[in-house]
Amino acid sequence: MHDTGMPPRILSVAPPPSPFLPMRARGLALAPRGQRLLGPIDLTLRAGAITVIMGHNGAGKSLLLQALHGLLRPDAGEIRWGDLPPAEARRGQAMVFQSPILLRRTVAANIDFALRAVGRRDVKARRAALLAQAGLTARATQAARRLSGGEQQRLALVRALATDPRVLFLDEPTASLDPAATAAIEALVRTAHDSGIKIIFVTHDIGQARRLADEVVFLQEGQITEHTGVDEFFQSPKSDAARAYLHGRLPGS
Ligand SMILES: Nc1ncnc2c1ncn2[C@@H]1O[C@H](COP(=O)(O)OP(=O)(O)OP(=O)(O)O)[C@@H](O)[C@H]1O
Repeated sequence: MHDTGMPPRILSVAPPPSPFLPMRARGLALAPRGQRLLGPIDLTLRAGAITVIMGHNGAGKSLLLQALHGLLRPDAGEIRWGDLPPAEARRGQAMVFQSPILLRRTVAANIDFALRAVGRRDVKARRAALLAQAGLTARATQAARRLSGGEQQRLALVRALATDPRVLFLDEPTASLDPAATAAIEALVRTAHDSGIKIIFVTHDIGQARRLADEVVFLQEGQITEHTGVDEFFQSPKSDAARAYLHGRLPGS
């Protein structure tokens, strides 16, 4: 475990205060049936920085993301989002997965469902804004599952934003998308960040990490081996595992 309290790369604009941040995980561990998969992890994430979690296949990135989001209950340790009670913190978070999970309904209905879930009254106006943001206005009445992969992911992302999250998790959101579709997702993520949403994402796309992230959390065998600014990570990775990862080698090789 390393460097739990580091500041993010110097940002040109001070981040707005958020009741959700900093996020502090202490002694976090996942060990189903006694098999240690993650941790112990100490990690502090602050407002303002876009955080990318990287590491070899099987390093524990998805597990960490799901634990931070509250989808997996830790076997040890605790996670605190600011000073918020866990249930309140959870309500302010949303997650987008590699394979979009969409309702068997129209594009518009998928967004409406999320808006109603958080009690929005201005459903029509907000839906129109989100569809426009995703470039899906002309597809509003189509079946969501008939959209292309890139369109589905844009829909999944704006549907997550429909819940007005303060923290947005993304697990390899562009893993199966072409460069143009990837750029569209990255633009949406950047806009979300600029509106004050904390972004925490997992990717194997090194270019994407460089384009989007301010800081890198690098995992190896369920442990954080580096937590550092993105430039520092890519220019001079400290751990053997990170060097191997960046050179396309398996850990330990
Ligand atoms: N419920 C589970 N029970 C047992 N092992 C699990 C469980 N979930 C995940 N694992 C194991 O934990 C390890 C970490 O899984 P995780 O999905 O977090 O990896 P990852 O870093 O996201 O990998 P990838 O880059 O391949 O997506 C893997 O070895 C995986 O097989």
